[in-house]
Amino acid sequence: MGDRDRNDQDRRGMTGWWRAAPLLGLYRPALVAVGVGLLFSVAGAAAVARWEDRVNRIEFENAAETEAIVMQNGMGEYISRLVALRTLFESTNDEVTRSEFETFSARLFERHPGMLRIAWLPRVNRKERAEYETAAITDGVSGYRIKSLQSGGFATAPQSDEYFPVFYSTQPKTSTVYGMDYATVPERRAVLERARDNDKVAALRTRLFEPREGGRLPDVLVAIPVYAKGTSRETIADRRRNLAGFVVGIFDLPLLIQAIRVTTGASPAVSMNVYPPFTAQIVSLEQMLPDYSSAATAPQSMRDVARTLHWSGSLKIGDTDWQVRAVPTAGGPLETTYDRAGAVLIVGLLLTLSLSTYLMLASRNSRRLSLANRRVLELAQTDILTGLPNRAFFLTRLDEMNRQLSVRGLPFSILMLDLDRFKNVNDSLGHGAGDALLRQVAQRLKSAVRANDVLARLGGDEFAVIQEAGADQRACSTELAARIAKLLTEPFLLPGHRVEIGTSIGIAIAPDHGSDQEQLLKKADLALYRSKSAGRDCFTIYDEAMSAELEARNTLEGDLRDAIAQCQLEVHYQPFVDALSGARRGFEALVRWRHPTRGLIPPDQFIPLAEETGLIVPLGEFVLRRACADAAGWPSDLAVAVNLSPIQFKEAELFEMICAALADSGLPPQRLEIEITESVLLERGVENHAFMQRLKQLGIELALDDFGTGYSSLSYLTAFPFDKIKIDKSFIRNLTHQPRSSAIISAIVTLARGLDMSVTAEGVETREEFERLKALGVNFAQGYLFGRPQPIERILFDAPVKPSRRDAA
Ligand SMILES: Nc1nc2c(ncn2[C@@H]2O[C@@H]3COP(=O)(O)O[C@H]4[C@@H](O)[C@H](n5cnc6c(=O)[nH]c(N)nc65)O[C@@H]4COP(=O)(O)O[C@H]3[C@H]2O)c(=O)[nH]1
Repeated sequence: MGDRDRNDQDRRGMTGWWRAAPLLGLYRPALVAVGVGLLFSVAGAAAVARWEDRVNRIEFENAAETEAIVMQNGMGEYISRLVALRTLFESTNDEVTRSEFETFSARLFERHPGMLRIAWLPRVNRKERAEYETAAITDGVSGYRIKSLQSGGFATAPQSDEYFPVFYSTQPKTSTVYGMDYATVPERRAVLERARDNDKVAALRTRLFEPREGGRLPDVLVAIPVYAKGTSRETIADRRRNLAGFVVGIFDLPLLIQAIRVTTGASPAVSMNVYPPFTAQIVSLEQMLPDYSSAATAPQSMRDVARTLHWSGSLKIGDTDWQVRAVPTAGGPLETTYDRAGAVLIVGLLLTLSLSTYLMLASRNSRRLSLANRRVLELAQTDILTGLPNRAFFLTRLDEMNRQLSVRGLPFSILMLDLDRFKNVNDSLGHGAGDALLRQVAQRLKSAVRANDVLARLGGDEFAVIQEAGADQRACSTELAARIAKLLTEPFLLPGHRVEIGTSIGIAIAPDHGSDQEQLLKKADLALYRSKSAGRDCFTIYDEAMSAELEARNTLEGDLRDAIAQCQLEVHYQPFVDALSGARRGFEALVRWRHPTRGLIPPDQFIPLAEETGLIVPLGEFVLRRACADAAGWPSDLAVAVNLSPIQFKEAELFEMICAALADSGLPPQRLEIEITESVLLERGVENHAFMQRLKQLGIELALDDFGTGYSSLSYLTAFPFDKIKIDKSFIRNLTHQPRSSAIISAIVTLARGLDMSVTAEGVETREEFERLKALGVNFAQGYLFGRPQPIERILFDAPVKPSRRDAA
């Protein structure tokens, strides 16, 4: 499909294609905005969530670490109390008495609620056993004896090399714990030995043999070795040899940690969980439940903790490490809630929603606007009457064709059409009929052109066609022009009327005749002008001679202007005679142009130009004034006939000008005849009728000139107040050969008589013609037989008119 085709289709389809356009396309910007907005919102929210995670994790880990340090410090505080007791034992020269122990220990309990019991386990050898038992009883511990723990109960300890019995204790003296030998419980013995050999605080997760009321597991047993004052503890052997006993403390671990946290104002945002130290007995993390948990809702098993965000550390108690796991407290400030990420997501979604709504509305508005624009464009490029493209569209397409020509070298033609006789239809049948005719013309033209040709109405009765490239552009365009001309000569049926018109066509071919809009239009117009002046109903292809003609015409126009200004115009007079008597009755004034180089130019060669250019107005005034002035000097029985152009009739000042010419010359109005052609009557009928009545009232005679050449509608004769009919010379020419001409003239004469008008025969050249005309009853005769138009100086007013063959020759 050619560009032109497409364009034409575009133009024709301007009201339809968009309806089929999918909404998806219309709302694409909004959908893109939704997509991009969602993407950015989610990505932004995810980024913020990650950032929140990171920040929370850092804050949480800092808090957890701080908590762990605080716990460790608290635990150190507890241990340091026991170490102080050891110092007491190692520093005194004498034995620490029970009451001293009790006093010192009581102080240790102050502000240390996690401390359950403290005991002193002296190293007792076999020989000292009885001595110790007696001393304890003496101190008030009734029935004190060194006991061993066997199958869940106490029994008197069997003989052994050494014992580590509970000798002093913070328990009431009635407690069964007194005398219990720790060395008889394997795990406790192991703790004691570790403490002894390493000279370190050793610890053990343990269970009390005498649980306190409501007591909870687990408890922690801490053993601190006490060596004899002043003895060496360098080597394990030294330590074993010099061991004096153990200071033992039992802690309630949960209570202890809780107390530390309360006194230090621990952060509730972190849940601390303390798990027992790893031992060989622990097989799975699942089974590992916390010894201490700061929040009831915290995950219990280590596996649960490991699965979530947590911090890992340890709590050192003596030589054992309890596992510390911290998690953010559920619902606490350190639990990642993704508030900011949520806010970012919501704001992003809201912005996306707003933006997409805005874009949707904007798209809809712009669609409406574009539809309105298209409609405006469509209207701006369409001729409302015929529905064809108008001048604007035609010119645009012409430009495009010229561009294509320069790019692709495709030739094309433009055909300018001007309807012949359309004006008559418009004037005689009214504008409604004219419009209907134009519509029918448009339909016929459409049927004559191809789909890819551009057919436009340029205005009035002017149409134009751009014909796309053919094999032989010249042949194609003449073939189209002939087709169009034939189509338009066929009669048109209008309501109540059958109308026959035709068309004149001018053709210009690109690139032969030019390749720009102005040139091509000008040349097609010139060719059209030629068609019109060649008698219409034909077509002409531009040739260079036309431009030369135009040039000459332009020159002529300039010259004519000068001629009017420089009085190069002359008025010649041709007599007309009374047919019966042969007496001269007057003269017709006929203008001539005495050109300085071209000589005398007849009116046929410049009157049409003067009419086109409006120069006819001053020219006509000149002729009228001169004719009146000349005629005023003639014998009083001679009239002067002056031609008035239809263009002059449109002049508002015409009546005043005629009056002024008469007044200035002194010529009586009765001696002035005004000759007008039928074309004057075709338009402005009412105004012209009134104008003619005014002239008649002055006494001026009115003659209908060139009768028979135009429409010769007899209705004009009755409708307008003519005094005279002048039969055109073309009828006279045929008079002697064609009986039909005689019949027509006879009919005109009869009609004129009936309407009380006289008849003048123009162009009488021979005596035969004259005789025939006389016989037919014409009143006046004019023609070379009676004299050619001549300057006034050459007219002999005294001499009688002698018809002569020489004149006519
Ligand atoms: N072959 C032939 N021709 C004859 C004969 N007798 C007269 N003629 C010519 O016929 C024309 C008659 O004038 P028209 O029909 O008014 O036709 C006039 C008239 O329509 C127009 N015209 C002349 N002068 C004026 C003027 O001053 N104003 C206007 N508006 N038109 C004028 O120019 C037309 C031509 O004028 P002219 O060339 O002077 O031509 C004159 C005249 O010379 C004859 O026996 N044989």
